[in-house]
Amino acid sequence: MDKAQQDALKKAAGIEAAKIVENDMTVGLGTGSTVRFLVDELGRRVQEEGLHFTGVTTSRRTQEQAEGYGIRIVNIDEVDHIDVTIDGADEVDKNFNGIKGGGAALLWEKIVAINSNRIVWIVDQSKVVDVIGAFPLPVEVIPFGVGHVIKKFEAKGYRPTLRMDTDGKPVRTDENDLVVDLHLERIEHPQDLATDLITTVGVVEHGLFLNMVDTVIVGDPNGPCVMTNSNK
Ligand SMILES: O=C[C@H](O)[C@H](O)[C@H](O)COP(=O)(O)O
Repeated sequence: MDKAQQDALKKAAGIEAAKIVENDMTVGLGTGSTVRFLVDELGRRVQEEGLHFTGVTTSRRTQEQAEGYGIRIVNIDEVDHIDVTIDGADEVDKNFNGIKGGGAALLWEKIVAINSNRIVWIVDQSKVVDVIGAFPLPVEVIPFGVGHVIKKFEAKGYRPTLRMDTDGKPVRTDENDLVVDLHLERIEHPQDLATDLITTVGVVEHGLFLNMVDTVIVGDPNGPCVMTNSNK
């Protein structure tokens, strides 16, 4: 699948997910290239159909895009609930375990997700996998002592790399933290790994989102299809 085909599938999933949003809802807006299509469609509905809802964003990037369309964005602490959060993902398996954070937004994404009544992911078909882990697992780490955290990950065989930007500088998250990517190839026991990562001092959050998502809308050449999680 080339990039144009993949973008078409991402766009179709984003447009489908935008139908979930109704007037007066509070909506978590994720981050990434698939979510950009979602926000474009929500912006179109706001401007052409008079849709009105309140958004809580998972990154400054998404906030800027949404506000550019006149979507009302508030801080997460200004709302008492989030009706639905729509976000992208890097991989998801049949047990609804996923990897997120390819765009370094995992921490705010997880905070918004756990405070949402419903979580919807939008992905293209290439992201639905049998076993997660081919996509490098992002881990958000505070800068102080990051070298020691990396050494601990190396000793465990996690094959860590510090994420760099195109200028050769370390990527910084919206919280000014660093991202260490773990090149694991296959994650057979995601819950054990999640526990190990979150109990490592210096780690703020990791990109394993295990059995959190309710619905996955998958962009497929035959039209978007829906995977529903009945085990949550
Ligand atoms: O940090 C970024 C997020 O977790 C994204 O939602 C994820 O990386 C998917 O992004 P994209 O839609 O660009 O593939």
